[in-house]
Amino acid sequence: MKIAIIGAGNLGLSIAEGILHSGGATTMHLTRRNTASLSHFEEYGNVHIGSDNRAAVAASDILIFAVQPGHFQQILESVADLLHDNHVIISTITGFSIERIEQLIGSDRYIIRAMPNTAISVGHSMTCLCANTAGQKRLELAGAIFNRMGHSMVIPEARMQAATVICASGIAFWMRLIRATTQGAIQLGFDAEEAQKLAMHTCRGASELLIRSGSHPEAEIDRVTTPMGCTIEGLNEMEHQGLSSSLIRGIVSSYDKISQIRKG
Ligand SMILES: NC(=O)C1=CN([C@@H]2O[C@H](COP(=O)(O)OP(=O)(O)OC[C@H]3O[C@@H](n4cnc5c(N)ncnc54)[C@H](O)[C@@H]3O)[C@@H](O)[C@H]2O)C=CC1
Ligand SMILES: O=C(O)[C@@H]1CCC=N1
Repeated sequence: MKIAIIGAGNLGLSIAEGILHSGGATTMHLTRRNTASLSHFEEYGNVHIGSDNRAAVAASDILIFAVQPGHFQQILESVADLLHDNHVIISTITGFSIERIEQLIGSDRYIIRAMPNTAISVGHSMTCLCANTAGQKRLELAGAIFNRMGHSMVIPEARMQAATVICASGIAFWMRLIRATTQGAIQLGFDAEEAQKLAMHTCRGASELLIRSGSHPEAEIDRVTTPMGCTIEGLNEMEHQGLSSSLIRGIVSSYDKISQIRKG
């Protein structure tokens, strides 16, 4: 596969790292405005770095756009004449609808919207996908690409904003929970490095338990909470302080903000 990543910033570079580690491309073109910080990618023989989007598009079959929403239209317009029937156009741009993309490059193109997260760099992204009518034929291919770097789920486009909050912003939310747990562990006597290790591996364990067993979180909680024990004491205090409620309210605020950005 010949892949171009147009906009090698936070997300674009995470995708590039994920593709490299999963061995998923024969050649990769990475573009951004200032390429100085990308020089370490040059050690991979099949990675080309530059600022020329047109050259990257012309040399690739799969085009992944990861630029800021305000730049996307101009960039798409600048490469539109190079697009051919086999190009698969994958946009990670928040709030930029398939309808708008079709208006810029035509509805006969394979257009896919993808919402990955930065854990794609280590092969553990949860990526949501949707496509235009033509792009339905390439959803399987897109799923195969993203499944090499985690998990993917095809959803209706109307859910893409919600997916952005849960999966993309979700990385920040989980990081803050891990950080808070780390601070608690330090207060209980662990040094900072030990505390973070305890927090992040326990987080991974909780997640793996659900993934592998398919069980409900409350069933796993029941297995840990000894009657009159320390777990239920801590859990109930967290709920008195609004743990679940604050998470749900934060998620809804984040969603409201995306809706405002889109309207703006
Ligand atoms: N950061 C994240 O976790 C996620 C971001 N997204 C979406 O992905 C997009 C990119 O987000 P970030 O990576 O955070 O932004 P970023 O600002 O880190 O990266 C954007 C990159 O595009 C480059 N760029 C700007 N103009 C360009 C041009 N004309 N040609 C080529 N490259 C150009 C910039 O130099 C920059 O490196 C946004 O639309 C965002 O909504 C989606 C999911 C997760
Ligand atoms: O914070 C944001 O608006 C973007 C979208 C998802 C991750 N970063």
